[in-house]
Amino acid sequence: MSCSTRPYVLLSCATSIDGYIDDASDQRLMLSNADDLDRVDAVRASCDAILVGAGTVRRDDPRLLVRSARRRAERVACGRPASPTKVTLTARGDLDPTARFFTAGDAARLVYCATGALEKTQERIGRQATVVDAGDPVDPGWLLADLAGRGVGRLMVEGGGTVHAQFLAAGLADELHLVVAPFFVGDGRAPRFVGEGNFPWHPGHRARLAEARQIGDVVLLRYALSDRFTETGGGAGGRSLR
Ligand SMILES: NC(=O)C1=CN([C@@H]2O[C@H](COP(=O)(O)OP(=O)(O)OC[C@H]3O[C@@H](n4cnc5c(N)ncnc54)[C@H](OP(=O)(O)O)[C@@H]3O)[C@@H](O)[C@H]2O)C=CC1
Ligand SMILES: Nc1c(N[C@@H]2O[C@H](COP(=O)(O)O)[C@@H](O)[C@H]2O)[nH]c(=O)[nH]c1=O
Repeated sequence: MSCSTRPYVLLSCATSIDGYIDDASDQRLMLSNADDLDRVDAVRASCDAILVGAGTVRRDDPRLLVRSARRRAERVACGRPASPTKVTLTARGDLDPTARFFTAGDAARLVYCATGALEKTQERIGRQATVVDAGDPVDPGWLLADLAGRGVGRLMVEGGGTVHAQFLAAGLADELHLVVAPFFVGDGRAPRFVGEGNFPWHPGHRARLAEARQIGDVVLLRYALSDRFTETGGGAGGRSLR
């Protein structure tokens, strides 16, 4: 697929020092601090759509809205919806219609669903979201082309690890924001940033570190993963470390 047929893709993730993106408890683990969450909000506000995997919808019950009233108003003043389109993908279709993904805010919602679970998913959440028949299995490249066809030029992928790994392994990411929080999780049952995979960046092909920034007690590492990378787009705040 040529680059122009897919959106600009920015992956965003926060990890512990030992590489975990959550713990094994029932509660969502906050790794970012307040200033970093505000930076993430600015990045959200700059995008046309935000994608998370169905695992994150089930586990975190995220709203995926632009939190700042000022940023929402600025988007509306530019003729855009107050918050980006919410996007998820599922093979099983086991999604709860009362999840905040479907109920919070009035952003458009898209569910890319494997053909095998399409009927069940249409029945369950067809009133709250547009359910797209995405084939079996769902190919992230196809999904991106479909999003481009719906006018999405800039996509933020907010996890979880399974989804991040697929976009990275397929070379379908232009920018990575990795925030490192100053603690360890140390629990092998907890999810990591990404699992095993055949990634385009390895010891013989290193990614370019475009920025390192201290934001209070966390560090933001911005990696340029393709030649489409744009220097502006990391959100504001913090202190550059170079
Ligand atoms: N610290 C951070 O920045 C973040 C942390 N997280 C954490 O990540 C964890 C969740 O990660 P993880 O469990 O990996 O889940 P994901 O959010 O990556 O979702 C995985 C699910 O997405 C669906 N899916 C993924 N790829 C495909 C495909 N190609 N075709 C069809 N469906 C697909 C499947 O859904 P289905 O099962 O329905 O078939 C799969 O089980 C949570 O603990 C959450 O807290 C999440 C985001 C950010
Ligand atoms: N825990 C964590 C993140 N988690 C991400 O934020 C989502 C929650 O969004 P919302 O419900 O809109 O606040 C959640 O589903 C996951 O994608 N993000 C970060 O920048 N830092 C963090 O420490």
